[in-house]
Amino acid sequence: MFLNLRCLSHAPRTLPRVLKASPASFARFSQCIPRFQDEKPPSGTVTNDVPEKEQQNGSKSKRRSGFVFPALGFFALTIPLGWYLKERYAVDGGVRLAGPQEFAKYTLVGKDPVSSTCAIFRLMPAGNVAIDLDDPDCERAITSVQFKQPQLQIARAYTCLPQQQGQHMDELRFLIRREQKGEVSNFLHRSPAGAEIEARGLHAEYIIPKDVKSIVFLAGGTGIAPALQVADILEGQADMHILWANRKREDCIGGQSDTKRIQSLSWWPFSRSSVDEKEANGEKGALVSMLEDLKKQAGIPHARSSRLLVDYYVDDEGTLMKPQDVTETVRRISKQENNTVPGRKVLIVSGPDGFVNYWAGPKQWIGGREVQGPLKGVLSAMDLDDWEVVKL
Ligand SMILES: Cc1cc2nc3c(=O)[nH]c(=O)nc-3n(C[C@H](O)[C@H](O)[C@H](O)COP(=O)(O)OP(=O)(O)OC[C@H]3O[C@@H](n4cnc5c(N)ncnc54)[C@H](O)[C@@H]3O)c2cc1C
Repeated sequence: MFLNLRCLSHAPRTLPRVLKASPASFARFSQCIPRFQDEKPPSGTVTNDVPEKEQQNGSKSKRRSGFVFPALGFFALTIPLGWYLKERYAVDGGVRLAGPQEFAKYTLVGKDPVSSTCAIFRLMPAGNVAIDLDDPDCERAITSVQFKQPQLQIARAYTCLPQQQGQHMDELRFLIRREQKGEVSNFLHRSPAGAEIEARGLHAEYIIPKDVKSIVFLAGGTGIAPALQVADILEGQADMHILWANRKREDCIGGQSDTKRIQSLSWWPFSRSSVDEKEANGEKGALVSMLEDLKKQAGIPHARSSRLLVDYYVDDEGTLMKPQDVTETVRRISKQENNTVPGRKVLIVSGPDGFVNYWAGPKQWIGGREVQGPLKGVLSAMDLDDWEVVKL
């Protein structure tokens, strides 16, 4: 996506234009040198009109000029050339790719509100150093980027949203919730458009196995971001079913479940809000629209069906995601799939710590690294057969 250092191969194509002019310029300046030398009287010669002392002084000043003019010529040539090269590589994508541990400067180009606590952040490289989005190690990976809070010098990870149509190839997008008293999330939400933010990455959180045939994704709140990435990578090459839980409808306006007939309480007239109005008008939230697009992308041509299904759960509507929902989803996929087709079945749990802990138990820190830890929580009591569980 970004031009890497190989893009300096532009140089031979562009440099000759500048250097073509150089021999002529050099010739012009080199012509100056013999002329001054020719005019220089032989040492000790006395002319008729000028006394010898003056002659010597004149000779000295001419020698000085003979040095000054080529030097001026040299600077006249190299300064524009340097400026040209600097402009050339800064403007035309001469981007140096930062290593995953090096912070690169980004400009916050936009913040699109999703709900009262969440927004989609859009960032573009601020200079000519950028994150390597084409890192081959991240090709099938759920990736994140860390943002720095400069006053406290702390960094937090945020999952990249998949590229959408019309999005600039260098632009990064993230779904970020403002946490109460959260240092980095509040710093980001307070930052105005145009602010400079330091970011480093990409970091691979999980690599989707090449031989995966089914994925069930339990997403809580912003945990939907990695689910969007997985759906984008799979493009319908495996069955995927996302169960997405939110506290409030404002985070998933217009989201209609594919397999559940969920009874919500939003018909209650006194609870009608601007969100209900939007629902009634058929409006769709940004993330719901992204999921719809991904469903189309995962559709089987001519079959009018998609290999990506989504069910929505909203706490405020009394539609909590229950263990039974997970059991039914896993059983349905196991029943419909062709058992002769080899492949792995993966159940991914992603969201705030409380969500992951409830379903799969906490991750563990061993030797300074965060690892999966044993399967605990609600999923540990279920009969998951040959499903692998992954905590994000
Ligand atoms: C791989 C990965 C990917 C992630 N992706 C996303 C993503 O896409 N979107 C997203 O929004 N988040 C994501 N997160 C979570 C994110 O990294 C941060 O953890 C989150 O934004 C909170 O960070 P913070 O600095 O704002 O909060 P912190 O300062 O770390 O505080 C965390 C919580 O502690 C509590 N707290 C802090 N200080 C106090 C206090 N003084 N009194 C009481 N309570 C307090 C608050 O409730 C706060 O919510 C991801 C995390 C990981 C590990």
